[in-house]
Amino acid sequence: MMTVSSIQRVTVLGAGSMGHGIAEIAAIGGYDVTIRDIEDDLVEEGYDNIEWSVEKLAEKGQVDESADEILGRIETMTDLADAVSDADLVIEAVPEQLEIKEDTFSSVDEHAPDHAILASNTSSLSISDIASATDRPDQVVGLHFFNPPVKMDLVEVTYGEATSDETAELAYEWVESVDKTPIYVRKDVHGFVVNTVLVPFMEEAAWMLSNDETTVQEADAAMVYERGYPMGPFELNDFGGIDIGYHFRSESDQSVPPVVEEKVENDHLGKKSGKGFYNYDDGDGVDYKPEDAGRYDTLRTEAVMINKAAWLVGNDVATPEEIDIGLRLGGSFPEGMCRRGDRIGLDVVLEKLESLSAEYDAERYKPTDYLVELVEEGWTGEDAGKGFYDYRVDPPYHYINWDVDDDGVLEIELDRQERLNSMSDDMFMEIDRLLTDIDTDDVRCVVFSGAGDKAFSSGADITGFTADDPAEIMDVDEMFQTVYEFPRPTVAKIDGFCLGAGIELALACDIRIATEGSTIGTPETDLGVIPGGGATQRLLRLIGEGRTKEMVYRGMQFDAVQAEEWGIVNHAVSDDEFDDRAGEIVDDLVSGPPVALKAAKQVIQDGQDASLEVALGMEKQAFAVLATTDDMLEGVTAFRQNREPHFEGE
Ligand SMILES: C/C=C/C(=O)SCCNC(=O)CCNC(=O)[C@H](O)C(C)(C)COP(=O)(O)OP(=O)(O)OC[C@H]1O[C@@H](n2cnc3c(N)ncnc32)[C@H](O)[C@@H]1OP(=O)(O)O
Repeated sequence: MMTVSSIQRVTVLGAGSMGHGIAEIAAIGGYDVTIRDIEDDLVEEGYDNIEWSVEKLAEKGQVDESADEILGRIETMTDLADAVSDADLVIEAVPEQLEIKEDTFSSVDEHAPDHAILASNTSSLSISDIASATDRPDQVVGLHFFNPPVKMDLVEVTYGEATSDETAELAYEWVESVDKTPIYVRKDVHGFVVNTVLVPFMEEAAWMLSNDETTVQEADAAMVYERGYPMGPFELNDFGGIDIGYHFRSESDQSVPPVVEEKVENDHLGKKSGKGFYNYDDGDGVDYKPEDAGRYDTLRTEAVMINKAAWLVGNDVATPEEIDIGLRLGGSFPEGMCRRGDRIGLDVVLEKLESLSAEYDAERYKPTDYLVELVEEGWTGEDAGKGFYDYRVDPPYHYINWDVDDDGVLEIELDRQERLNSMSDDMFMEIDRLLTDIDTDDVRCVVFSGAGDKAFSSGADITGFTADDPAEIMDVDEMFQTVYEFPRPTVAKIDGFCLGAGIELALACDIRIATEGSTIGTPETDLGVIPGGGATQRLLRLIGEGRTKEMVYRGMQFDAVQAEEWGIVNHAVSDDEFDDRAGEIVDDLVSGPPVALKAAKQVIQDGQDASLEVALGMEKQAFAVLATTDDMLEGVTAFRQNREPHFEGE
């Protein structure tokens, strides 16, 4: 049986923007790569693009090897038979036309080794159709990368009708091995997971525009400023190309909104053609403003998207987790539609769909069986305890990963990589919930870090600012206080951007260690606000009034070396030393006397806001209590016996 470690050579067919991006990822991931296109100049252009990109990544220290080492693993070819002759994995990224793909797969099947897995990067064609051009349909799978592959983290691993579990699992593991996030698409549905839900985001707005129920600016402003999406539906359509969505619809015989049809007929395809829903060449381009929001029916679009998500779950195409990860990573959505549905209330969503169905005779408003079933059973979302997700026992954590090891180290990783681990309301709540619910007896030390290699956290999620109620934005303070008061030592392990709420979380921790190149700062004044998670006060106590004022007023950002000089971080260390130095700190904390450390934390924190006399009294009292503990006895005995103490926290 083939395992991921038996994959040595990856051949990528097609050196266009997807193909060369995939080849680059594979080479960075340590694989020998052949990239093939039909003509020398195409394949050379693809290689040049890889070279440029890999050199940039190497310059920025974002790859572990030198550019030469990575590029040394790539060879270019035009002969298809040669290119696949020793491949273990072939990834096809040729033009999106079924005939071309079928021809390609048929030739690959003939020339590739019998064991080779054949993958297609198609975004809209059927994997089963493509696989049927081969004599090994069980070894054919979809690997749908997003554009640009080097930047986008998501890959959809799609089953064709005949794809074996072994093939899909291998493809999934291979994606993980190149540091991307795979999700399974268990059935070969048109649009897979992400586009099934994402396309209605644009399409519903286009239907409304066709019916004169919105303007372009109203729709875009509402979805961005009220609902927190990174782009408005028309902005996104222009950005991706209006013809793409058009073909997506017409390929599956679905009706296309008249405004989209009209744009395609007039060759107004969006940004790439200079004109689409906005005018780029002769106009201002994207020109919506916050005040344009307010009249667009945002629930109508979201209800259709949530209905699609329910269809995917109900038909066993994907789980709610996979759908939500897909939309966050593939669509840069602030949260997945299953989670959003659970927050809106699935009864509200169903009611909306039913009223739309009554008003318009359109299939897309017909509630899916799964959505109806959930509502009928009373599982209407978070408030009901269950919806797409079950919140009753061990509610899910979507934005943090955590684990307590045998030594009692609670690692909490902020994980919203697609937005540089910026903190959404949910992330704030999850940290708060975890630290409140966890049994502190199981924990000796807490370590916060950020997922990925770019950020600890870039701050609170700015896209939520205009959508949230101001009172809710202020609520973030509770989480910082929970962290600050947690009765065990806390460490912020900072690698990359640590801004706004990111540094506020770190300031709520007891100790901060950062890589030298990390960026530390309080940019809130650039957004017209001030720090809201404690930075004005915690910095004041840490670095004094003058520096705090300068930092806050000027919205300063600087590297960790300066942050160390100013006393904001305890240690700024090189990348190579980072893990070891952090490990040393954590080792000391977990082996320290828990009761004494708890007392020290309390006395230091409470004492700083008391008079010296009162604070010294607190210290004296704590010392006296600690002098009666078993841990003190153990410490003294270990000293006498010249051995390391083993504190039990008694
Ligand atoms: C109470 C607390 C208040 C606060 O914390 S206020 C927030 C304070 N923080 C900030 O103002 C920092 C905002 N972010 C930035 O300035 C930049 O990012 C960086 C300088 C940190 C990095 O720039 P680059 O390397 O060019 O990355 P990128 O393309 O800007 O970011 C990647 C994706 O992450 C999203 N993102 C980054 N930070 C935030 C954030 N704080 N809130 C929401 N989204 C954020 C971006 O938009 C983008 O997303 P896409 O790929 O969809 O374009």
